Amino acid sequence: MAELAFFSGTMDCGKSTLALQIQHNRSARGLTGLIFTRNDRAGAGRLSSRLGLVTDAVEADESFDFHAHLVTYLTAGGRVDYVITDESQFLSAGQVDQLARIVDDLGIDVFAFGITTDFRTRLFPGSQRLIELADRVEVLQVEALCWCGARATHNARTVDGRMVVEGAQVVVGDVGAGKEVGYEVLCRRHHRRRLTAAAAGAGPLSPDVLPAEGVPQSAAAPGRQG
Ligand SMILES: Nc1ncnc2c1ncn2[C@@H]1O[C@H](COP(=O)(O)OP(=O)(O)O)[C@@H](O)[C@H]1O
Ligand SMILES: Cc1cn([C@H]2C[C@H](O)[C@@H](COP(=O)(O)O)O2)c(=O)[nH]c1=O
Repeated sequence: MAELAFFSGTMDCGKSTLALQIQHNRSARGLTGLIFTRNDRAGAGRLSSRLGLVTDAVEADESFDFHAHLVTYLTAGGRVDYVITDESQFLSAGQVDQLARIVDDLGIDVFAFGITTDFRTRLFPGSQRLIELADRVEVLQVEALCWCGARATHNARTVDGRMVVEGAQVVVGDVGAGKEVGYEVLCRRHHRRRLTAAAAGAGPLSPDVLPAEGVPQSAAAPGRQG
């Protein structure tokens, strides 16, 4: 039976990479998929991963109707075995309803990828509706890490290097970007305290010098407790 699956997590946890892997494995077996995205960092009509892979995709803007697009495509004789949507957090609730109709009425698998919450820890509209409707919600296995070493569960936005909790919900950007607006993944504790790596003065997780003899470990690796 066809299903609506939502692969969710923080930024930089490998969602787009997994989307491209699913696409690769299925197309290698002769299956045909349609790929959609919105506001990918690589530009309109692109689905890109930080591992360097990129593929063409249909840019699904606010007015895009997924179900109507599929019906038109199939009616014209096209074949579709599965659908992939990346950056699904940006979709409207109505567009996610259209994805559910593709599964239920057309019998086509839909694999949706997106971040769960925004920089204020609030659900994005598309993610909220996907959690409400998906047959399966999967958290990715490769965990992104906070600077303290804990699993990163939240996305922080920085403006000129400082973490902010106010602003527009949608600002396309990247982690580790030395730009005006950037993002950093944090554990909840450090998100609540607005403690980014820079604010905490954190160095690498694994110190590359051995602690001096007689210096306790806690003193040799400061800044890990936050
Ligand atoms: N140079 C690298 N070598 C190995 N893995 C990398 C490298 N750069 C990024 N990655 C992996 O890619 C992941 C980000 O993948 P991506 O699909 O772009 O994430 P998402 O779509 O969730 O934002 C990182 O968490 C890391 O596991
Ligand atoms: C937290 C947060 C993120 N965004 C943007 C930033 C990126 O362009 C995408 C996420 O892409 P990724 O492939 O998952 O890294 O979302 C945003 O607009 N608002 C936010 O609050």
